[in-house]
Amino acid sequence: MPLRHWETAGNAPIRVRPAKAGAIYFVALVMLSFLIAQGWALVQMRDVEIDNARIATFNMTRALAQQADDTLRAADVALVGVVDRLNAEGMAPSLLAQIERLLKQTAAKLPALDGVNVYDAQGRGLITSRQQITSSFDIADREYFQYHARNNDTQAHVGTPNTSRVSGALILPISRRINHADGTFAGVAVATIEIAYFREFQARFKLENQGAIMLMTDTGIMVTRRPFDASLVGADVTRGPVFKMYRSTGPEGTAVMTAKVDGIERLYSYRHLDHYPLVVASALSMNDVLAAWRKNIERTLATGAVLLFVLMVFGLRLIALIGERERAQQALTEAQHALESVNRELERLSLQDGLTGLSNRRHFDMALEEEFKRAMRAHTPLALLMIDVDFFKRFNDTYGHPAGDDCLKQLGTALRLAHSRPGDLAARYGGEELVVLLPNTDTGGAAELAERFRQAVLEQAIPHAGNPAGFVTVSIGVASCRPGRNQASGNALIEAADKALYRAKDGGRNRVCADLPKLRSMVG
Ligand SMILES: Nc1nc2c(ncn2[C@@H]2O[C@H](COP(=O)(O)OP(=O)(O)OP(=O)(O)O)[C@@H](O)[C@H]2O)c(=O)[nH]1
Repeated sequence: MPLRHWETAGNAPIRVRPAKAGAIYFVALVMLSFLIAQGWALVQMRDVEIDNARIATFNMTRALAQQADDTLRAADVALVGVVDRLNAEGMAPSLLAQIERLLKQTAAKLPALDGVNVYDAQGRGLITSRQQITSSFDIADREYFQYHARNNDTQAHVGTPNTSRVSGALILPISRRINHADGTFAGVAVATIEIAYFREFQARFKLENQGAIMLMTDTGIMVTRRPFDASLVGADVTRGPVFKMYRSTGPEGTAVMTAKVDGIERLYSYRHLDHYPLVVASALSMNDVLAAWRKNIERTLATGAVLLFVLMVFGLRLIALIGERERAQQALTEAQHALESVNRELERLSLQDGLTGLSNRRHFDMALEEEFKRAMRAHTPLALLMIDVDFFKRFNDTYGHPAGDDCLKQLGTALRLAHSRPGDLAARYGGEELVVLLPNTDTGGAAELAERFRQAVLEQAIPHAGNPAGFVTVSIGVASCRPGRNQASGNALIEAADKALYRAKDGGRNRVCADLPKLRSMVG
């Protein structure tokens, strides 16, 4: 039965509930295991979150590229119409006026357009989709003008972004060369797209806190960027991570990189436009991508820490309980030993004669009954010595009662020394009478022991003025029997030994007498 309470040495009760503490410990352990499994799953989830972000930026980039491509294409279509007619029909003022009217109508339908202008071979303005052309309308120094003046190709050219001299808006020019009939340089038709148009479209996407969108030329010139910074329009970004990746990887790709502009680590997805020399990139910051995942990890870690703490507390409690249990068990064992020792001592005292240290009458009676039965079962002899101190009354009278007690003590010691077999039992039968019960001993053996004791008493030479021998002497009656099944007690043995003792007294004392006739009569 499990112990629940113990008393300590200081009587403070110790409440021990190891089963309850163990149960809580077990539950916490199971929860912690579950959390570890969840934590492992969360670690795997990091890659899933990044993959999802990769798909999101890929789709965003695709939409941005499509919009940019469509915007440029719409402007370019307007240019192609103008350039084809001028190439074919020359640049007569009447034709120019006609085309200008058409341009104004076309431009009105294209919200992205800042304007469409035609310049002559010197860079002077000829026609415009705007209200009117001004005298300062000269773009000979513009990069796209110089490009077309040098290169006789029929492709559209996307120039570097700049500030419009007419509207003051930030613009991206797309232009085409106009040739004379002989193929010589006749001028340039240019459509300018408001960079704000790209910014408005970029603003529609959800980028979280630190996301970014970029539009740049495939030669590494920034067109626009979200978050917008006007100083970056037209900036060289060839050393930036997106351009480098574009150069090394190809027309589209995805990678985690750190931006040169703001030092933030982002997941980038970029794409080259299908028809124009521009590159679009969109990016989500890794902080945003992994924010939810990190929150989950933190929550799991916090719960794990709490559970670990609970485990630790209950683990320590369990250890303390086990210690308490062991201490209590030890105290209990010690108390049991002490009790057993006290019981043994009490039992010894209850069976011992206080004066001589021999067994007392009670012990003798118990031993006689037991040995009698044992002898009956084993068919072995049982002998008894009945010892009486000669003239002891006179001894007391002469030397006093305390001296008589000392004398009895001495005789007790001598008697203990005289019998050597462990089964023998020497006892004080009453007054100055002593007995020795001798299992498995016949009359002859018992008489030998009796004589040895009588001699031992003589050798002690205890002075006894009232004894004719001058010293203390003893008379001993010896009897033995072989108990039969029909004899139930040892009383007959006592009587026989007592009679033999009387004969020893009658015979002159200081002698041993054996009750041989009685012995024979008791054999069953
Ligand atoms: N000192 C002392 N004396 C005891 C004790 N028990 C019995 N006696 C005395 O022993 C004496 C026994 O005397 P008796 O029975 O007359 O026998 P006796 O004087 O020994 O003479 P015999 O037996 O005939 O030799 C009595 O005086 C008892 O008082 C005891 O425990 N201590």
